[in-house]
Amino acid sequence: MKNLTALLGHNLPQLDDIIFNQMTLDSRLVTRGCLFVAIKGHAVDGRKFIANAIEQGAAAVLAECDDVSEHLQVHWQQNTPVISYFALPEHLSEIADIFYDKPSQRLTLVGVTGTNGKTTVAQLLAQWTQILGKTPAVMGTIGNGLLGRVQPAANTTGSAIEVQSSLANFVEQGADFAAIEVSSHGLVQKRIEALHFAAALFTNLSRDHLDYHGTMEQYAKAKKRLFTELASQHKIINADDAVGAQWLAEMPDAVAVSCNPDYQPRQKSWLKLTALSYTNKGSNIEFSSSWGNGALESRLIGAFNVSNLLIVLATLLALGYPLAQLTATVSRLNGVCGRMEMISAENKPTVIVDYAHTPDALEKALQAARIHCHGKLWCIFGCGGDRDKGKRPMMAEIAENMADQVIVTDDNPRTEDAAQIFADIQTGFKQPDCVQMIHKREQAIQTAIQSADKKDIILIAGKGHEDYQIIGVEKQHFSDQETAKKYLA
Ligand SMILES: CC(=O)N[C@H]1[C@@H](OP(=O)(O)OP(=O)(O)OC[C@H]2O[C@@H](n3ccc(=O)[nH]c3=O)[C@H](O)[C@@H]2O)O[C@H](CO)[C@@H](O)[C@@H]1O[C@H](C)C(=O)N[C@@H](C)C(=O)N[C@H](CCC(=O)O)C(=O)O
Ligand SMILES: Nc1ncnc2c1ncn2[C@@H]1O[C@H](COP(=O)(O)OP(=O)(O)OP(=O)(O)O)[C@@H](O)[C@H]1O
Ligand SMILES: N[C@H](CCC[C@H](N)C(=O)O)C(=O)O
Ligand SMILES: [Mg+2]
Repeated sequence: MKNLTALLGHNLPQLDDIIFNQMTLDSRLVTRGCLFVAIKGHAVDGRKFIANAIEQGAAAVLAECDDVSEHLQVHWQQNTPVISYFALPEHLSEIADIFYDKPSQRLTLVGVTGTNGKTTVAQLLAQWTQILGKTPAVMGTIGNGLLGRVQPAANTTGSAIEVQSSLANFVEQGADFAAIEVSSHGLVQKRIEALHFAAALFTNLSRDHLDYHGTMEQYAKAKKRLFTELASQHKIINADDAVGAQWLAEMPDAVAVSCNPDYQPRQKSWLKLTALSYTNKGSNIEFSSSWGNGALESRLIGAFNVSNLLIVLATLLALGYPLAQLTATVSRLNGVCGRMEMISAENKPTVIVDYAHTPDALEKALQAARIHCHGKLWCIFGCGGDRDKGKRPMMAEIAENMADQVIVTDDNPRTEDAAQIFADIQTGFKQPDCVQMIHKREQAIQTAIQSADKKDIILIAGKGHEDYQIIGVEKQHFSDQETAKKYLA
């Protein structure tokens, strides 16, 4: 329970009696005693719903105003105070931080950003700290909650209120560690502005989301905010990434992580790969670092997961976990749901379900699959609707160059015409006649499994853990894993 004076750091004595039990951005979720926060959105103006929120029992409304002169003015609507707030979205994380009693300072919080690898890195951090006796929580694409008990969430990074309320909820459930995915949208929209990070991590930057950011420079700038404008004690950065290398040159205190044995660290803290060999089940890794040297036996597939794992290792070392404990427990880490997840059946091709939905991820996933492939490599992929269109032909080119057989299928068409998405993808193929185009995802998977040889690998890319397909605005049940198992049986 908080009143507005406490929340806004401004004396509003006429409102001292008004206390509330919850905050929400969505009028549809308002219950009695709630503070409704009305902001101008991208799609609709949330201030249109003030009257609805009051009818549903909102105790007060905090409404974004366009003019700084109106800041903190109060007017009454149906006996309910509506307080104007200038630049509200930017300050919402801070307001929610106070409302939820600064949850990010009541656990060890790690934020992970980058185009690819956020979910994987966040899950590995949580798994590893759990093995070492912590009670970790995660927030991201797979959902929010204590590790192993996550609830699905609409966004990778929730709203400023959701992030703070989820963290407070984790603390209440006993969490002492949280690994959260920080999306570029979340950074631009200031959804995580007031958090205190024990560590901020950067995996990599490659083509995605240009529908939203416009240029790669703007996209990089959005990600960089986590390291330059937000509070973090340790910064762990992938030195093999061109943007990461640039940032390291500007951030001498950051920890550099590299998979290049020739890497010459200039940072005080660093970790690099010194030797690597792939096994049937994963890889054997040797590393040196400013904390000492060691070897890791990893059950994760693909070179990119070596990079992910080393970033996780460097983070835990920076946070003070002893190297010997980490190397002794690493082999207990599991792969992440829907990320290079192998599904096999006797005398059948091997299926790998993966979440690659960017050109770089698709390239890395196909490279990884090729290492384990003794026959032909198949690639089934599509592209999401209402998202960056420029990546469509790029993914086609990569699939054509790197796989032996390609089937294009629907991902989440959302409100776009699936035939138009196919047409955009098709412009990237040199020999479109060699590619099968099958809209129905189930049929695409069935065709590949029934046509492939038992020595072949079929990479099903793009939807990973998703158990739905979004067609129009409808979400229908669909799972790549379930479908693959059905046709492998
Ligand atoms: C374009 C965009 O990013 N939109 C995000 C933004 O929405 P918005 O505030 O602009 O919302 P809006 O729909 O215009 O509505 C305005 C306000 O009216 C309110 N409203 C609306 C209807 C109603 O009846 N009553 C009501 O009160 C809404 O709750 C909202 O507060 O803020 C919301 C809360 O944080 C986000 O959920 C929402 O994400 C939308 C759903 C989305 O699709 N975003 C994608 C692009 C995204 O953010 N993706 C990233 C990265 C993915 C990745 O690479 O992993 C992510 O973090 O998920
Ligand atoms: N370090 C990496 N470099 C390149 N590709 C990667 C890396 N890690 C994972 N991938 C690829 O990207 C896919 C998505 O991985 P993951 O879910 O961990 O990333 P993410 O950043 O959370 O993605 P999203 O933005 O959708 O939440 C994986 O399935 C894999 O194909
Ligand atoms: N978080 C990513 C997920 C994309 C997953 C893919 N299946 C798609 O729908 O494009 C996004 O919203 O861009
Ligand atoms: Mg993710």
